[in-house]
Amino acid sequence: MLIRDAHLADGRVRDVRVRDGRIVTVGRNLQQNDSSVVEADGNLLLPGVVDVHVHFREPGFSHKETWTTGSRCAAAGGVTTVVDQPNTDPATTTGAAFDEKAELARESLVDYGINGGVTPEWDPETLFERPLFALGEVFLADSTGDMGIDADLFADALERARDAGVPVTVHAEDADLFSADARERDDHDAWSAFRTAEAEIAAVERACGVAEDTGTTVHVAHTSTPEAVDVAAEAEMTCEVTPHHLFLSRDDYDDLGTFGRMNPPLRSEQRRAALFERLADGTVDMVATDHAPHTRAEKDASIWDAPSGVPGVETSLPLLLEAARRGDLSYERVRDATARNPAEVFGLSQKGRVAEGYDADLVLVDPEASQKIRGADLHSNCEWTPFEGMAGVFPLWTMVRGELVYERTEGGERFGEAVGRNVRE
Ligand SMILES: NC(=O)N[C@@H](CC(=O)O)C(=O)O
Ligand SMILES: [Zn+2]
Ligand SMILES: [Zn+2]
Repeated sequence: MLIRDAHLADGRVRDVRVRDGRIVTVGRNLQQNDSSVVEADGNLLLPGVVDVHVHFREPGFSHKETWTTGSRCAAAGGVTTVVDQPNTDPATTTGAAFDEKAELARESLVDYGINGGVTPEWDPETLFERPLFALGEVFLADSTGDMGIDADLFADALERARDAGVPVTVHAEDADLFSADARERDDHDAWSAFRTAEAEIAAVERACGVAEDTGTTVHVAHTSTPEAVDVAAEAEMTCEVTPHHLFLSRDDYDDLGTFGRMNPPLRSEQRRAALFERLADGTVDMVATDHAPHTRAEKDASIWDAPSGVPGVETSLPLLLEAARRGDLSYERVRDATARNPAEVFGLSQKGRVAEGYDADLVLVDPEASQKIRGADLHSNCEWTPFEGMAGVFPLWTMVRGELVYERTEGGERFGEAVGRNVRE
């Protein structure tokens, strides 16, 4: 296959030849001896997004999402690799639970990793025998699934992961620093007042410290404050930020209500802007979505009863491309934060670049084709988005190892087959 006349993120215009699922040549005016030619027409060709943080909810919560619906969201959003988190039912804390999830993941349209979780009941022996993507997210405080663990178990888990050569990702919040005063309130912003910025910053400091003492590193999931990003960078650990912490703030509770509840919570507009700055200047290693769907009926509760989490895997690249279109972020930063860096940090040597020898995980976009995000147009089982009405630049098509998994057509759109594979196998 020859993809002709593609604009790359660095401004070069190139043809890309794909054979057996791999990029074999990136060059100019390549000879057309290929069985099929895809005209890129000068549109922007990016490496498919590697999203190291999604919750596709199977087994256990298929009314919220399934591997089919979740991976359709991914494909339609330009995401070609996803990493699923362990707070399913059963939680992915044993070899048997991993196997059960691995069977379901075969329905995925996009490539995937499966993380292992840590609880007092976990079985590290059988878990580490499996092709884990990483250990994590290791919950240092309770979130959806109530998998929060204590300091001793965390240190033990870090040592075992280090010895097994498996990366670790952490959900860093310290419940001892949550605000008791905020519990007295019942407005929506109370959630942000309760799970304080200090609770995150202190937990990131502690997690990095334990990692240093253990002679290893951690990757900090969903850092929501600029301070936490700086702590991780200073300690030479890596971190990810989510689209909701980049594009939404406490000012949005008026519109979002309990649908804006997630962990860690939305922060002040000032912190949001500072977090975005750190993405633009490269201090933030990567964007990951923490795609955490819950149904409308579940979210439609009091701020203390609604479940935490928002969907995001389908709208992440579109929101970032819109920011790039407006000049708030370079296309190279979008490329690096969504694909190159996550692939490098997690050792996916075949992923994350439009270059010879890499998997043909590719996404084509018309960078000027900005449109309004509508929950009704998205593909999650949860049927809503916290980004309703905001602008996004959506893919024209998405390819996984040379196979079209998503394509916009004249009348609508078309999905491909469940070609996804475990990236650690
Ligand atoms: N982020 C959230 O608010 N919720 C996540 C769990 C998590 O990532 O903490 C979920 O699984 O619902
Ligand atoms: Zn989390
Ligand atoms: Zn999560």
